[in-house]
Amino acid sequence: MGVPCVTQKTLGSPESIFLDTNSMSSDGTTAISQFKFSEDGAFMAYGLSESGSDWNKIRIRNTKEGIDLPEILEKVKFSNVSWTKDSKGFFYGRYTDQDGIIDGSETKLAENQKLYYHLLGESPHQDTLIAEFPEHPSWRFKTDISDCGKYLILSISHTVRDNMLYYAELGSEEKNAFQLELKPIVDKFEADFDYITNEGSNLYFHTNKDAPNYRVIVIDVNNPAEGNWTTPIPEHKKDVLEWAKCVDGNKLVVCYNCDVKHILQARDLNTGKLIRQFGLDIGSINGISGKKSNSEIFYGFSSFLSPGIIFYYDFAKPSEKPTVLREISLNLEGFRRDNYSVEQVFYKSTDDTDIPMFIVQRKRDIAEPRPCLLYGYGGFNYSLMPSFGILSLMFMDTFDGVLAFPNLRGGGEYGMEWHNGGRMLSKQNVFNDFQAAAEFLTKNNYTTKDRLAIQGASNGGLLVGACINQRPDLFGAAVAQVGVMDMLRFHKFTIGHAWCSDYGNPDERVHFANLIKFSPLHNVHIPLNPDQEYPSTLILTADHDDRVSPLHSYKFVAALQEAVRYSEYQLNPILLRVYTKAGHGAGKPTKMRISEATDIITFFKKTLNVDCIN
Ligand SMILES: O=C(NCC(=O)N1CCC[C@H]1C(=O)O)OCc1ccccc1
Repeated sequence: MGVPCVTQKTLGSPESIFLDTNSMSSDGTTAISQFKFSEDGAFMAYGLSESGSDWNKIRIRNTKEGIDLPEILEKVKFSNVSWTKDSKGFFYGRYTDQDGIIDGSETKLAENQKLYYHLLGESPHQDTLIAEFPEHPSWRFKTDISDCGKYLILSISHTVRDNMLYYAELGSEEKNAFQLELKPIVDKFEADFDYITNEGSNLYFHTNKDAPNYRVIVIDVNNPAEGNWTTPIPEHKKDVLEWAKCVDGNKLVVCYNCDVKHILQARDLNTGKLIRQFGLDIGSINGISGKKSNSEIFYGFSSFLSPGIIFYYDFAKPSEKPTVLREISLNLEGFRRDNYSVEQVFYKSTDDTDIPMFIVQRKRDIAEPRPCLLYGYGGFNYSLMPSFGILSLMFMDTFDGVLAFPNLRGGGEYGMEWHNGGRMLSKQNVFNDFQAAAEFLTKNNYTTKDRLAIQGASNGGLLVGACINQRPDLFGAAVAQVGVMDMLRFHKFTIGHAWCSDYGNPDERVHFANLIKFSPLHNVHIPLNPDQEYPSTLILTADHDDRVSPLHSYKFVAALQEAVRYSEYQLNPILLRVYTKAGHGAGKPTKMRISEATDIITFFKKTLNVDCIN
């Protein structure tokens, strides 16, 4: 089931259910995909996703009455909600023209997103059209309302990186607030710009423009020329500035990624000067809550052996330390955190690049090869940070197993240089890094080939698919979840065209020639000797996955099974499982997550060389 939203009158008072999606579907497949409270807290706009689809239906809850307003905003996707400061309504994006099936089982591209303003209580058909770009059907929007309430900041993107920035001054009460004139701040797709806050006409952004490790800049909308920008927090030469959030009037809480560990600091908004460090263990910050108008912050921490802690800190009480507000306790029978070790190693990839990798396992007196789960992603500037996973714990607990998390190029662990090192024409580096990790683990006696399983999801599913084609001799088992397997056609389905920033556009000769070299679907082989036998392979997908359409997995498994059917050397099984009323992963109910983890662990039990200890 899904986790209900609860409310408390004060931090210490008892909780009561505020919104429980479990009551919205009998099987828990309706989930909250996003939510945003109005400035006065009287309303909460929230998105509902069904069967794991990216499609949202937006509803508005009256927080005092605990009931929803009558309107339901449909055909919403890849859109946030930005309330105007008068709490009368919000901006959001909608695919008005989308027709046919709209439940996540379709493969059709979503095109022509339009920006609307919704006035509470009105019918969605009355919503004011704010912006549309029919000449650019793949453009989509993210909006912010400035902290002062005066500006609408419109971020436009068409791939998963780089965005343009426009702004408009919001009309005052008496005028029709929505005869908006959008003016450019940045009118080229050349970098990422995320709004942080503003001081009058000076807008603060987190950006990688001329800063591969990111920095904080200030753009004066009255003079937005680049030569006039200032940089209160310059780029760090090694650590990556992941994000910045303005709190307590004149402070920025900033999060750095330092060798795949998060560092949390408070800095001065104007000078960038360090005010405070927030001590953290090896792990990652998975969320922060705070406002410029408030001195309190809440931040979430997670790590391999810590499912989740929420810390509370009040800048109005600087002498006090952050306190634990909530901790998910791992009350697993016999589980003790200090029975396990977390080590970070650096191994050489095929081109001698040093790749970091976390290795987690139960402390043991003698080092002997154990079942090992090697998990990777390697793309889209996404950093694989230390975080908690129930399947990982099950693997260690059931098989006395070892977990390995290499930070492959293509991710964001070392900023844009690391991302660029694993995308477009350099994408093969990601697969090389992953295969080198497997060789490191066997060479250093952590495991053996017949005990080694690889796992990846989505772009990580591509990783697994490419690696079992290229080096089937390295692995005992492979699990690819919701993978991108057809690299010549990925851009034709749902949101796939947005991934051209990592993969290249298959319609362009140079990228077609690169993609066909590692596209899983197009590089299946007939095993002609024992070394070419595919490892035991489990392909998982879901019927409402509209991020990565299940057709990728269907085609890949069909090609694999056809290729191996006449080979005397293919004794390992190659399986496909399609989950129903499920999607790419977000919003999956706990019951389904447990069921999928059980499928995977059972698959490993049957296919790996394991001597089960439980
Ligand atoms: O496609 C992605 N993100 C990338 C993504 O989900 N990928 C990229 C490859 C497959 C899949 C994955 O790895 O999860 O997000 C949707 C989106 C929203 C707004 C603007 C552009 C795109």
